[in-house]
Amino acid sequence: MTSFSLRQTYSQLPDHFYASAVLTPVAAPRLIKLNGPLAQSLGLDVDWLSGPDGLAMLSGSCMPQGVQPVALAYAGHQFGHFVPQLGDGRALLLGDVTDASGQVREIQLKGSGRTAYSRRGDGRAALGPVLREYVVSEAMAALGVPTTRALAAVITGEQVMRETPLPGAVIARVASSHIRVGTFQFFAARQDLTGLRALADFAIARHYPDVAQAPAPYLALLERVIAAQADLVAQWMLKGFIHGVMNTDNMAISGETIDYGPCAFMEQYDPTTVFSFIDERGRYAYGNQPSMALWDLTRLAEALLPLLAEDEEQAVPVAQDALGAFEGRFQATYLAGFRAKLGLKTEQADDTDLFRSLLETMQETQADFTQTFRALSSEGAISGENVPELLAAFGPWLARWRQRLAGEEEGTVSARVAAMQKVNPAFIPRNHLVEAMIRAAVDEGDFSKFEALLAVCTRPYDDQPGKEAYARPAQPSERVRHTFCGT
Ligand SMILES: Nc1ncnc2c1ncn2[C@@H]1O[C@H](COP(=O)(O)OP(=O)(O)OP(=O)(O)O)[C@@H](O)[C@H]1O
Ligand SMILES: [Mg+2]
Repeated sequence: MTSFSLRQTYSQLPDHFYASAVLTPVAAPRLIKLNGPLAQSLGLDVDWLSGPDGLAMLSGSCMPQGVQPVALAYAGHQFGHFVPQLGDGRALLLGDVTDASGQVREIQLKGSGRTAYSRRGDGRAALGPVLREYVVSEAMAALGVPTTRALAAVITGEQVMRETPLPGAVIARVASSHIRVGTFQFFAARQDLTGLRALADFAIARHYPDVAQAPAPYLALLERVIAAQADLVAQWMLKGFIHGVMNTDNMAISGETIDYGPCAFMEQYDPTTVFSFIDERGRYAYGNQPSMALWDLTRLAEALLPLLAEDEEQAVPVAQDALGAFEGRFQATYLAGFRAKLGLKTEQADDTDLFRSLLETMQETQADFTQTFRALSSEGAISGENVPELLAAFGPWLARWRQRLAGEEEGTVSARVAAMQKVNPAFIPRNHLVEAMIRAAVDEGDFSKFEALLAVCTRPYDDQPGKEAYARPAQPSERVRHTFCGT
């Protein structure tokens, strides 16, 4: 038998940072999917992982020697309200490895049973949300957006009770760490300065090692997280992604997207779009994401205050200064990304107006966000000959855009098409397809839709002849929010 072991770097932190796991074996675990290429890039033994011992580990039932899982303590603001004690109530950090590129990557199970932080929860996850997290996080990775990755999905053979009984499942995911804004809030709320400093040192060493040498490393840490999150949210906005639950316990210090709960991609362009019934008031709507990210980062800055200066009076303006950089950083990344989406290589004073005018036209005509940009990335749209029908309503705007393109240095239409198609996906995991995939798996035990959707969405920038149905927006009757979700 091949042996399997992982480091457990996080447990070198003091005891109160985590709780050791008590395992709860499941009845009849079955592997739904193992991400072979990801496993290989982590140096993991694919054969062992897909065998009985691997399955026992991936379902949280039994750990091989050398794997000592822990649940992490954290706190967090949920929908604006502070909860001082959250933590991994249904997640277990198995350990970490160094991947082929030299980056430390942690492996965590979600849905593997109760922990010291479960509160009233059952520690479990339903199959639907596990499949959603698998497909959407892998699609995000393929789109080039920083994210946790999906390593494996396992069905437990047990039911979990939600609104109705649902099949239970566990996802194994990979992240460069699972430290959240809420992890810092946990120690700040307890005025545990030693813990706070140890966590900050750990986060610096793991994610931003170069700032250890900065004159003010903790300020530099805050600045780097602010920049990473500004860039991340700009990427979400450029791809039409709605996270759905941007609480401080769902914002990773690494700048990776984490917690694919009520997430979805926007179809018709409308900044007020939300998908989740838990967010009726639209706090985390598409268009609110930049300001909600800044809100969460402000909570991080508050938590870090004791590390920024001798006393709070001195620390507050320092933190405010750092937070002040968010807007400029977000705008710079967003506008650069928007230029790339429109095939523009140069900057011009009225670019922002050009972009706003496109978005307004999209909103007025209820255009599909992804399809519009993909259509703009075609020969016909760029040259003005054989313009895709989808762009019929964009006449005056198209003329303005083409004039702007003409003013740029020479470049062939085909080079522009190629460059634009590398940033404007043809395929994103549309919510109606995700919902249909979940229904097939849950109602009929049919995972073929899961496999098919995953295959298409992990090649988002390629034209895939025969897969046109996956690029089609929902019909009005198919426009569902998260109807079939559990958690
Ligand atoms: N079924 C459950 N049993 C126990 N705790 C739960 C359960 N569902 C959620 N929680 C806990 O409630 C808090 C908020 O949950 P949230 O939905 O943001 O996170 P999550 O989806 O469980 O996981 P993550 O953020 O790690 O992706 C977390 O502390 C989480 O561990
Ligand atoms: Mg969460």
